[in-house]
Formats: sequence, C-alpha cells, structure tokens
Amino acid sequence: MISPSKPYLIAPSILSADFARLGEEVEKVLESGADVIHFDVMDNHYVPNLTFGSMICKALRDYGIDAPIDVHLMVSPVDSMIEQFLEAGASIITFHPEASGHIDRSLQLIKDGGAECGLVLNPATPLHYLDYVMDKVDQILLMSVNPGYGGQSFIEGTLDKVRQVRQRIITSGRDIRLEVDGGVKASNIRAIAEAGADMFVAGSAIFNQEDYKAAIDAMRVELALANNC
Ligand SMILES: O=C(CO)[C@H](O)[C@H](O)COP(=O)(O)O
Ligand SMILES: [Fe+2]
Repeated sequence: MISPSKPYLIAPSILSADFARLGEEVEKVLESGADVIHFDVMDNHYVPNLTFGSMICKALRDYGIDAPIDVHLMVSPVDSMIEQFLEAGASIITFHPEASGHIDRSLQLIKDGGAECGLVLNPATPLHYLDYVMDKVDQILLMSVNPGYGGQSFIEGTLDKVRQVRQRIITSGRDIRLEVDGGVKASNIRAIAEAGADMFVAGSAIFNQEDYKAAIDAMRVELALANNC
C-alpha cells in the first residue's frame, strides 16, 4: 500500500507544472511535502485535450523519482495504456469505467502488473460502476470537475458523492483510498476531508503558486483541523 501511515495524502497534479523543467518540478514538489505525484494522461478522444504518455513516466523514474506515481488515465480504450504504464513504473493506475469494455479485466491487468488499481467517476457518472468491484479496487477517484483541464472550479455536489462512497467503503470492510480530483485548494480541502476523502489531487493550487511548500503546508493545516473533528 502507498504510505498507509499517513491519514491524508496530497498528490500534486503535474498538469500544471512547467513541462520544460518537469524533473526539477517533481523533485521540488516532493521536497515541499507532496506524498504522491498525480499524472494526468489525456488522449484528445476520451477527453478534449492531449497531455503525455508512458515515456514521460519512465523518464521521471530514470531521472530518479521514486515517489509513488498515481496515473490517472483519461484515455479510451484503456488496456494498451495500462500495459505501457506498468512497464514505465506507475505505482497506481486508475481509469474511467466508461472507457473500458471490460472493467474487471482492466482492473485485473493492473493488479497482475504489480500496481494498485482504481476507478475514476466523473461528476455525473453513477456509483453503480462500483457495485461488483469493491473487492478489487485499492482506490476510488471522484472527479470534482469534468475531466480534461486543470484550473477549473470544484463542483460542490461532489461532497455528497464523497459521503456516499465513504459509506460504501466502510460497508466493504476494505482499506480503499478515496481520492478527489479537480479544483481542490486550501479553502475547500477540509470540507472534502470531512466528507470522507483521504487523498487530494491539486494541480493549479500548488504549481501556480510561487512557494509550493507554503501551498502544501496550508493544505496540511486545514487537514489537521479535519482530522481533529
Ligand atoms: O484530472 C484532472 C483534470 O482532468 C486534473 O488532475 C485536475 O484537474 C487537477 O487540476 P486542478 O487542481 O488545477 O483542478
Ligand atoms: Fe487527474
């Protein structure tokens, strides 16, 4: 499992990093207190934007990044990309169930490759996709924006969805991480944690700031308040 000792994980999304200096950016955000690197893969098909593939993930590993890399696949179809990211050193791979013809098979492919697996649900994607996979997923990612771009505003209705998924996780009796992605910042992270999330993706709220450590520290202060509730 990824850092089981920490109650809350902060996962900066490199979508908002300076791509011309990616290795340094990732090093800097890890030195600033990030737990996990969130890696947004977009294909201009499942989502209307194009980012980076497994070669960049491998380049980060070759550069010496050994922190967990959380690959968020916004691609369709998913299975060939899963294989490439397993080879490239991904630690966690999540995908959108609508983008896979065979959800159970795609999850198993990730597990068989030695990575942790999970599903991603868009703001309007129903929770029933979780019905028969709660025994398999290590992580559930709830999108709090529509996927495709960084820097969007948090959709408030996500909080209720987080509560519902937390309830499902409790019922499952398993230790499944609940990650929220999109528009997360210091001013809303406490409410998201109190709703039941324990992993937080933040792109623009960290990489668009001068001081990454100050941005992450501000989130930790809010999370500590949630923890004490
Ligand atoms: O998956 C994503 C977009 O599809 C990104 O992870 C997400 O939007 C992070 O960026 P920000 O924190 O700026 O909203
Ligand atoms: Fe993401």
